[in-house]
Amino acid sequence: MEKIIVRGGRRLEGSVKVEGAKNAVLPVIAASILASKGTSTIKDVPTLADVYTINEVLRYLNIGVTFENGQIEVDASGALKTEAPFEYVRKMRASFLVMGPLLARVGLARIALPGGCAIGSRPIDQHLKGFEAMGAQVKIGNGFIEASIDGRLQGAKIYLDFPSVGATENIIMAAALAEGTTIIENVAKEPEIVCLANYINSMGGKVVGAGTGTIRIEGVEELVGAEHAVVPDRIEAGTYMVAAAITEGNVLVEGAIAEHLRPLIAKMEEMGVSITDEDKGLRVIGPKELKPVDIKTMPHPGFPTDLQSQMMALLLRANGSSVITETVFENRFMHVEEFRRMNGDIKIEGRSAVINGPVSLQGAEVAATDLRAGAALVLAGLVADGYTRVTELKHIDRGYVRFTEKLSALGADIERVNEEAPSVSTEETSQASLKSNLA
Ligand SMILES: CC(=O)N[C@H]1[C@@H](OP(=O)(O)OP(=O)(O)OC[C@H]2O[C@@H](n3ccc(=O)[nH]c3=O)[C@H](O)[C@@H]2O)O[C@H](CO)[C@@H](O)[C@@H]1O
Ligand SMILES: C=C(OP(=O)(O)O)C(=O)O
Repeated sequence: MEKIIVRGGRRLEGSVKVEGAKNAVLPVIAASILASKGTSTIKDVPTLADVYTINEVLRYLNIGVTFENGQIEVDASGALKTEAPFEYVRKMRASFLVMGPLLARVGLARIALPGGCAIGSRPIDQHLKGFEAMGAQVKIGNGFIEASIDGRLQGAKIYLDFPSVGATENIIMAAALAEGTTIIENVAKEPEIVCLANYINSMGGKVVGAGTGTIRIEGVEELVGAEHAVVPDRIEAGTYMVAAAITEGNVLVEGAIAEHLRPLIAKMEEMGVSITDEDKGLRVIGPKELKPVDIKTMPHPGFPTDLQSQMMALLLRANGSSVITETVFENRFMHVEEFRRMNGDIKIEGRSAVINGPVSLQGAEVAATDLRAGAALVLAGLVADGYTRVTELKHIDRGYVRFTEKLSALGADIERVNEEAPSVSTEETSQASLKSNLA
């Protein structure tokens, strides 16, 4: 079984480079389906399992895709297939993002129902409401969702019940080739939405208002492949910022954009972490003592749910009690049980977790329950006494490029191994004393 083994106690120093954002590149690749002419070149693409999965979905749809040296070339000019089977959608929910572009281009899309996952039930009703408002007929049966329309989708006024990231993206893509104007209200304002809108506009689309609460799309008859660079990954950046802070380190997170990370910066500064905006990125210096803070996850520009578990690791080291309230997903506290194995003192009360710090974290065998939880367990391992072994790495591979290599280059004692035998002896665990190593 593959594991990440991390021995706590090293202060992280140096610089680490942020990749292109997973959550931006997936909708951008899906949007490349919209171009019936020319090829698209997508740059700064991270080498992630999810990127390979969406590329496979496109190839299944009869689209030419090559991926080399961080660059994807897409040729979607041929006749497209219209179905994305369960084997792809099961691996990655974002496969559902091909529905909007397929429906807009071909008038038909049949995608396997995404279903629930570890962090919550994740319905897609808001995506479907948007397609229906544009005139599509939506049918659900035999594990598939089929959306169809005779002729072109029609521009419409759509109000989202919740600013869903995926629904905003799917509806923008569908509206890009619709007849007339679509106005979507109460949309997601994430930087990844802006990235998608910029790409569609460079293909000849007319999307305005991305990054605000209302987006207006004038549908065009045709889009043409274009070149586009993906925005840096604010969640990966945030993960390394927490790594620096938790180890009392001094790390330059190259490529991190302060504007995209305001909610994290604000909370980390409240905790006593020093963060400076330098030419190349954000420098993070961890203090000797961290103050407790309360956090509530919210749609952007609120605190991102994708950084909630990493901050929980940091709050375990804070001097006092903190409360994290998760409002975006109903079941995103799976990592709490794993932190408890590491001596974490956390109580769950409904949608809130009360974190009582500071605790002396102890190395243990733990399992990643989702990709961010996996990263958070590694972060906790960086300051735990002894060896932490993190399993279920398939989750981490969905969101982090060369995670162990990057942390190791910053000075972490970390490796990825294929280990069969059960391990972690008490002797081994006591080898590393956090205090002596950080002294
Ligand atoms: C590939 C990608 O970009 N993934 C991100 C995206 O996921 P995703 O796009 O799936 O997240 P959404 O913003 O859609 O979901 C947020 C909440 O809205 C609910 N909802 C969503 C759609 C819908 O039709 N009905 C509905 O009720 C979901 O169940 C969830 O509780 O945004 C999330 C919230 O920032 C992030 O955690 C994910 O990392
Ligand atoms: C939940 C996440 O991704 P996805 O929506 O792809 O599951 C994430 O990136 O933390």
